[in-house]
Amino acid sequence: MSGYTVLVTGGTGQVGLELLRQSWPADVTVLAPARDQLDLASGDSIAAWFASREVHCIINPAAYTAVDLAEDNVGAAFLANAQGPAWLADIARQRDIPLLHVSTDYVFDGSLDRPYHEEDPVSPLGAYGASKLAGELAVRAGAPRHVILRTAWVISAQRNNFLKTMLRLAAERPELSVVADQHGCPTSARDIAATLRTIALAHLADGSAPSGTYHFVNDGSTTWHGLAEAVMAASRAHGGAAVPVRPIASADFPTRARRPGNSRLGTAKIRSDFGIAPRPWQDIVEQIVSELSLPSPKSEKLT
Ligand SMILES: NC(=O)C1=CN([C@@H]2O[C@H](COP(=O)(O)OP(=O)(O)OC[C@H]3O[C@@H](n4cnc5c(N)ncnc54)[C@H](OP(=O)(O)O)[C@@H]3O)[C@@H](O)[C@H]2O)C=CC1
Ligand SMILES: Cc1cn([C@H]2C[C@H](O)[C@@H](COP(=O)(O)OP(=O)(O)O[C@H]3O[C@@H](C)C(=O)[C@@H](O)[C@H]3O)O2)c(=O)[nH]c1=O
Ligand SMILES: [Mg+2]
Repeated sequence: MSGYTVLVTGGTGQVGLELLRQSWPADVTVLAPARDQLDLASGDSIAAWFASREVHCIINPAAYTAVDLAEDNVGAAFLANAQGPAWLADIARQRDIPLLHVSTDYVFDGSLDRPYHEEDPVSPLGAYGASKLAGELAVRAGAPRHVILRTAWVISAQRNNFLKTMLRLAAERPELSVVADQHGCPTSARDIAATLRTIALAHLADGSAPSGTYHFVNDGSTTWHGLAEAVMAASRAHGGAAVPVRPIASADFPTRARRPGNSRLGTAKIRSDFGIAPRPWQDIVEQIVSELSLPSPKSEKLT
C-alpha cells in the first residue's frame, strides 16, 4: 500500500466544497461520498460505506446547520450533529485513525466579555448549539486521535450564508436592518478548509500530532451589522447593489433560536500548536464578493 485516503463528509457544503478544492499532495486521495452514500443519520449507512474501504483520516464538516429550524427538529439535529459523529468516532478508534471534527462558537452562551478560549465553559443557548456540543463530547470520548475545530460565522461564495443573504436583500430592499449587539468572527470556508488540510497532513505524517480542541476564525471581530456594512462596501466597489444598513438590537429582530451576544473566539492555541496565522476577516469579505461579482462561466458568451 502506498498513499493515504482521506474521507470528507458534507462535500456539498461550504467547508466541504473548499476542502475538495484544496491542493492535496499527490499521494493523498480525497473521497467525498454524497449524503445518499454516507448518511450521518444512519449507522447502517456509515458502516456499509466503511466496510469496503481503507481510510487514513476522517474530516467531518457535515452538519445540520439550520439554527432556527433545529429548534423544531431537535431529533434531526442531534442525529446529524451528535449521533453521526459518535459513529465516526467509533470507527476512528477501532481503526486508530484521526478524526477532524468541525464545531461552532454557538456552544458558548456569550456571557464572557472577551474572546473565548478552548477551555472556557460551554452553555449553548439553542438546539443547534446543544447538538454540536453533544457531537464534541462524543468525538472527545470516542476517538483518542481527534481534533475538534470550533469555528464561526462561516462565509463563502457557495451555498447559503449571511454574506450572500445580505447581497440578495440589497438587491430587493431600500435599506437593511441588522443586529448590532452580537459580536463574532466572520470566517472563510476556504481558510477553514486550508486549516483542516494542514492539520490532516500533520496527523498523517505523525501519529502523535496534537489532539484536542482548537479555535479557528479569521482575525479580528465585528457584529452582524458590521459584517453587513463591509459586504455593502465591497459590493458597491464591485459595481453591485448596496443599500444603507441600520443597526438594530436583537430584540428588534426576533428569531426562533437565541444567539450569543459575544461568540468571539481566541486563536492563540492553534497559532502556537499548528503555526496557523489567520488573515483579517475584512480580506475574506472582499475576496468572496469579488468572486461572486465575476461573470459565471455558464453565462459567458463564446464569440
Ligand atoms: N455555517 C456556519 O456559519 C458555521 C458552521 N459551523 C460548522 O462548520 C461545519 C461546516 O458548515 P457549513 O460548511 O457551513 O455547512 P453547510 O450547511 O454549507 O453544509 C452542510 C453539509 O452537511 C451535509 N449534511 C447534512 N446532514 C447530513 C447527513 N445526515 N449526512 C451526511 N451529510 C449531511 C450537507 O449535505 P447536503 O448538501 O445533502 O445538504 C452539506 O454537505 C458544520 O459542522 C457546522 O456546524 C461552525 C460555525 C459556523
Ligand atoms: C437576514 C438578517 C439576519 N439578521 C440577524 C439574525 C441573526 O441574529 C444574525 C445572523 O443571522 P443568520 O441566520 O444568517 O446566522 P446564523 O444562522 O445565526 O449563523 C450561525 O450559523 C451557525 C451554523 C453557526 O455555527 C454560527 O457560527 C453562525 O454562523 O443576523 C438581521 O439582523 N437582519 C437580517 O436581515
Ligand atoms: Mg442561518
